Amino acid sequence: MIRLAANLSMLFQEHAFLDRFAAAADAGFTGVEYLFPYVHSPEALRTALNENGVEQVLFNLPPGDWAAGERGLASLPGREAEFRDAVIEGLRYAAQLDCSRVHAMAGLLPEDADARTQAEAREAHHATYLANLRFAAGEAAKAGRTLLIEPINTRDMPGYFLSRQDQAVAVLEAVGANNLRLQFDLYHCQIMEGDLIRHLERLLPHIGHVQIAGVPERHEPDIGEVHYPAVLERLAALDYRGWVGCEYRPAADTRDGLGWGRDYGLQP
Ligand SMILES: O=C(O)[C@@H](O)C(=O)CO
Ligand SMILES: [Mg+2]
Repeated sequence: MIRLAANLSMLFQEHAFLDRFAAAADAGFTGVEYLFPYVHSPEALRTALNENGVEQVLFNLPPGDWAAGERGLASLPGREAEFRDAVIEGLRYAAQLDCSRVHAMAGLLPEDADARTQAEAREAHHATYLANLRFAAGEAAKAGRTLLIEPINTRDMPGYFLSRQDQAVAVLEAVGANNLRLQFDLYHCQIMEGDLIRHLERLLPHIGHVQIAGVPERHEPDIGEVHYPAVLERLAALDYRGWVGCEYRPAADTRDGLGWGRDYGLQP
């Protein structure tokens, strides 16, 4: 069975953030996710979840200075103390929101380096990433949470350290923590690698969360080059039990664009 979560950072932007929970529930979503909760108190978010009967399924750890262009801390050499604080803060919210999954964004490689310096930077980021993820997975395990890593396409996020599925699997295997899993975003995978159904089949044992969007515009799943009915049918046949996050930018009004989700319980 496909369980859809509304990504409230992208969907229902017709409403103020705390009103998006009601809009999502009204449209038939039973779960919600978003990028970052931190400008709101956990109490206000908890109330929005309770009042609307929806489950918090995912959010991201603090990513560093997002407004200044930072995209996560997990692989950044020299920022380990900040990363540890981010883990503690993220897990504090996860406890209050009863959220099973948190995503640790990897961060960006340095710009403008020559090939040799770039290779050295990559090595340093990799070592930092493994050490930080070991720490974070340990803390998440104590709190009963799953930690996720997500390959992101480098067209949307140039320089992002984690961009391919095989790189993510190598990291998961190197860290070797049961509660460290893959956030498999089919939009990013289609842009970088394609072959979505074979990727799903191969990666299933590692997957802790799935996200979808149309490609290439990141609009509704029924707009663009990916035939999502076939992909979601395969995902259900594989007996995937997790959530599918709807992480797309609606082409127009969110509710008007939900027709693609009728077969999965949504009400346009
Ligand atoms: O795919 C994405 O963009 C998100 O899932 C995310 O966490 C980082 O922006
Ligand atoms: Mg995503």
